[in-house]
Parts: sequence; C-alpha cells; structure tokens
Amino acid sequence: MNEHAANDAIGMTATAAAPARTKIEVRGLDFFYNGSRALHGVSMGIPEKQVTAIIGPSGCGKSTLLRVFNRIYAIYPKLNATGEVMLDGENILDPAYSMNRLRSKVGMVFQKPVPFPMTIFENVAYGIRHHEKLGKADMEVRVEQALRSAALWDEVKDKLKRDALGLSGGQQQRLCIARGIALRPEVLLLDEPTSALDPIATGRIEQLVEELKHDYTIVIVTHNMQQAARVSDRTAFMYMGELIEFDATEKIFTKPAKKQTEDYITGRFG
Ligand SMILES: Nc1ncnc2c1ncn2[C@@H]1O[C@H](COP(=O)(O)OP(=O)(O)OP(=O)(O)O)[C@@H](O)[C@H]1O
Repeated sequence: MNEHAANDAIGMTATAAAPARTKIEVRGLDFFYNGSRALHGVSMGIPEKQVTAIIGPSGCGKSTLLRVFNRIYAIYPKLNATGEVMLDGENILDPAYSMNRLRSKVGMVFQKPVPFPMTIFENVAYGIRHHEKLGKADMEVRVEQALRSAALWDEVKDKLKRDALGLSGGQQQRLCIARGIALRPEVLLLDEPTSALDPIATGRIEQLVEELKHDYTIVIVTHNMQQAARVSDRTAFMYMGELIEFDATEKIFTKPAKKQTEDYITGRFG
C-alpha cells in the first residue's frame, strides 16, 4: 500500500508536525503502584500547542503516564513516580512544586463525563471560584467564553440554570471540557474522552480538539487508532510500560520504525 492509500485507509487528515517548542519534557520516568512497576524509563518531549496521542494495548500504561502529568496519583500514598517531568523547565514531580499551581496549568478530562449535580452555569463557575475571586459580570463572561470554546454555548445559552445531568452524553463531555478550559490551563489532558460517545458526538469532540490546539497543548489517550491518526500531530506507542516509538503521527501510521508498532497498528496484536 502506498503512503496515500495508507492515509486514506486510516482516514488521516493531520499534516506533518511543524517544529514546536517542548512544553513537557519527560526524562527517565518510572511509575510504581504499591511497588509494582507500571512505567519503565519513559522519556519524551511533548510539543507545545500540538496534539500528542498515546496509543497501545490495554494495560500498557497510557492512563498512568497521562495521570503523572497532573500528579493526580499523589492523593494515593503507595503510588510513586521517579525521574523528571519538566513543565516549562520545572520538575512537577518535585514535592515543592505546588499542586495548586499544577492544577491551574494542567487540566484533565476523563473517559466518562462526570458533571457535578448542579446547573450548567455552576458546573463551569465552580472551579473558577476555587482559584479566583470574580464579580458576577466577570464570572458570566468567563463561563460564556469557556462554553463557547468547548463548542457548547449555542446549545445551552438559554438553559444555563438547568441541571447539567439533563444534557446528552456528548454535551456533558463538552461541559467537562468547558470546565477544564475555564481555569485557563496551558495543557489539557484527555483520557479516552470519546469512548462513551456515539460517532456524531465523537466527531464534535475531535473537531473541538483540532480547534483547541491553537491555544492549548493537548495530550490524548485513545484506544481508537483512527482517532489518533485524525486528531494528533505526534503519536506515542506504548507497550508493557515502555515507550516503544514516538514520532510524527503520519510516520507512525505509514512507516513505523519498530516492528512492535507496525504489528499493533496493522492489528496483528492488541
Ligand atoms: N490503581 C492501580 N493499582 C495497581 N495497579 C494498577 C492500577 N492502575 C493501573 N495499574 C496497572 O498498571 C498498568 C498500566 O495500567 P494503565 O491503566 O495505565 O494502562 P492503560 O494502557 O491505560 O490501559 P487501558 O487501555 O486498559 O485503560 C497495568 O498493568 C495495570 O494493571
């Protein structure tokens, strides 16, 4: 199969990545769950304002790696990361790096949308209140901006006071993205954000990711290889806790350097 045919086959539209500044530099990262090693010496550079996809078979460590980027594991005492994760040149694994600062720089959206049991407006305003004191008018502007950025404003602008749990699954996921964006982070982590959504809602989220990368550095974990091919600039392939290959998405899906990567993307395992 020539390169164009291969691209067509996987529905790839992403163009080759332009050179970009490195936003997150991972160096020799190991991760342990209660002494059991889940990541083995991962090193990679996440480019700024691009989309980086993490793919690989179930249990290979994709979510673990993503969660290290906002240190969410730190709430559990027996989980431990060693190595360095430099965000704009500062090691976020250093206990001296403030969690509050990290939370304001790195937002996360989970697989299953989990709106808070409150109004649509309050879902977005809630997080902002924890970080900033805004007057009523400023808050309204911020909430609107976040909902617009998450491509949800037109659908909810007349029902901001309604319960968020009344939204569809796809709308709830965009609401969770709006909630993340409202804090104006620099990095947005998406952990299988469309796995619970139908193809139309999935398409909207993918389109949204494409738009958001102009302002945010995005890292997305996905089981869906077509999705990685469609939305990402760079793709990381992981296997059994190791980063096997990390390169421009087009290269990974057309001319992977490693046999394990090729076997995975051609469906020979996983
Ligand atoms: N809370 C936990 N306690 C102990 N081990 C865990 C925990 N979470 C994950 N692991 C182990 O760490 C390894 C990596 O898991 P992780 O969830 O990061 O993989 P994944 O690639 O995201 O998988 P999936 O695609 O199935 O979500 C697996 O061997 C898993 O069993």
